[in-house]
Amino acid sequence: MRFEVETTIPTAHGTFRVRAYTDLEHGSEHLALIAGDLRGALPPLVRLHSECLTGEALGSLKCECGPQLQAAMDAVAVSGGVVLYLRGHEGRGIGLVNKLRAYRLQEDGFDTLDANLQLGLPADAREYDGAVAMLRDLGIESVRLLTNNPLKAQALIDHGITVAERVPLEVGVNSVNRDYLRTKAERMGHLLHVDEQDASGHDQ
Ligand SMILES: Nc1nc2c(ncn2[C@@H]2O[C@H](COP(=O)(O)OP(=O)(O)OP(=O)(O)O)[C@@H](O)[C@H]2O)c(=O)[nH]1
Ligand SMILES: [Zn+2]
Repeated sequence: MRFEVETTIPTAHGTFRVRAYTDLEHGSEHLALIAGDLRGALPPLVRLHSECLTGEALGSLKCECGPQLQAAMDAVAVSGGVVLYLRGHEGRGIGLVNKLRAYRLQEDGFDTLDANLQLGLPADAREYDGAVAMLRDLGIESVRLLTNNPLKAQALIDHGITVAERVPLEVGVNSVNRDYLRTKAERMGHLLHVDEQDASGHDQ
């Protein structure tokens, strides 16, 4: 992982120090969005955010990635920490076109997991060694991790990063993605309370 440049970007969520990195093995360009003090009393809030063009740029309601990114940026701006925006993670690592192929199969009734398998692709192909390298570059050895996915926490632990706390990021439930989120909870081990949120993503 090669550090390339650092600059500042003001956003609707706050002003972030932005550091760009190139993954020399895979060619992906990743960003670290940093706010506040990374060496405070508590481990920094950290979000490992997997790129999702459809959810973030297009406002797709099929997943909850857009609201999750916004909520993570809000939380990091308030409490201090880092959002790692991970390219190459699109479609849980199978890429944008394959994700759309999976969406096409989902129109025929396959769920999010079986659609990947039907394509002959892994359910989740993401790797986290690049994210770990970025955390280490930032001097972060212990995190409060914003995620509903225990496998992400485990991936950091496996790489020697301390996960001091898992902070839930349950936002963005709507009538379109409710079954998708239910599948993530029931078949992929995500810690989600789908039926306790209304369509606006708020607890009832
Ligand atoms: N293959 C595939 N990828 C999807 C689908 N829906 C969303 N994604 C991708 O899933 C990735 C996000 O993973 P999620 O499973 O939503 O969540 P997570 O990152 O594992 O867990 P959280 O930290 O709780 O958000 C993004 O890269 C999306 O592009 C789908 O139906 N099929
Ligand atoms: Zn998404």
